[in-house]
Amino acid sequence: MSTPQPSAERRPRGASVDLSLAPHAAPADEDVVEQKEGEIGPTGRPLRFIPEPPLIAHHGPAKVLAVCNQKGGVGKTTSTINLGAALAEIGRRVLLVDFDPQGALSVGLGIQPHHLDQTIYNVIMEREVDVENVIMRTNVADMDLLPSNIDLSAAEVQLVAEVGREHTLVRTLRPVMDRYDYVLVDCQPSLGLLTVNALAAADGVLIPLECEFFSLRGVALLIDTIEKVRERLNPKLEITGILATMYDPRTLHSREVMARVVEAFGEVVFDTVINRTVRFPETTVAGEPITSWAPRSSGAKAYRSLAREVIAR
Ligand SMILES: Nc1ncnc2c1ncn2[C@@H]1O[C@H](COP(=O)(O)OP(=O)(O)OP(=O)(O)O)[C@@H](O)[C@H]1O
Repeated sequence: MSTPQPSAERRPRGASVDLSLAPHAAPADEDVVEQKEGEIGPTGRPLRFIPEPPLIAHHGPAKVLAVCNQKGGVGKTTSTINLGAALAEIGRRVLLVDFDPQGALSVGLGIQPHHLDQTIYNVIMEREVDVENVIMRTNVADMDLLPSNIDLSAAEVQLVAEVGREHTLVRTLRPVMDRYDYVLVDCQPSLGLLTVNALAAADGVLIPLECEFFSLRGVALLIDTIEKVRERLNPKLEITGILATMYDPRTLHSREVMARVVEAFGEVVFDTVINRTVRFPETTVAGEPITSWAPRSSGAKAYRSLAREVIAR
């Protein structure tokens, strides 16, 4: 017996279905309880005050940070956009690299990546395509984007046959390294060849870690992979920090996971912790970073504090 099929007019038509949401108005100011220096923070350590770093006169060569965790939905893209915007706010020139074929980073900045003629895929796979012509300005001053879309999924297979396949991203970024202070690479949720390329190009890895039990289990494997890349491909690679995301101070589970993460990884865990709040999914709909959409929200403040920690490290 055949399974009943929806009639042609009721059958969804994939990419042609419009699933967009109307953006909300930006929220009114939130009552953010400011924590003071020396008070015990969510990590169980006393909070350290990091002053805003001075402006810099000369830019580049960029520090490359891979925002990486093979677990999906842990806040990689959210952290890439908002850390980037917070670094740009304090005068750093930032390039965001969308290195995930889902193109969520591009979407989060209000770009429809499936409409683009050229993306990072073309720069990687076609020698004649100039990276400078594919980089786009964003609505955030001093923050540019190298976009991606589903085409990038083919690169993972096509690169396998290439000589120096792990260093493709390094070669791609080389011509623009002097134009930026930070290049943040939003990795896809896997430890495949694209992620290895990001790690081979990076000075540091920023690991967003959702405050949830299953998230802990994958981190050991990620750290093993980072060690292997350091030994075999990129001796300068370091773990810049582990960022606890989606923390809910009201739940015992969140607090227990946080305590375990700090116990296991110590000082590598950033003091800054990103709370779970609906503001982040809302910013994706608005297509802009939280630092401009809800500049006085606790989420915006948290990413500004992360930017200061990243610079200080
Ligand atoms: N602190 C937060 N509080 C609540 N929701 C969040 C928070 N951070 C991110 N989100 C939401 O969780 C979802 C996943 O976040 P995000 O896309 O940043 O994760 P990701 O690790 O990049 O995912 P993927 O692995 O699919 O690339 C998104 O809907 C995002 O808006």
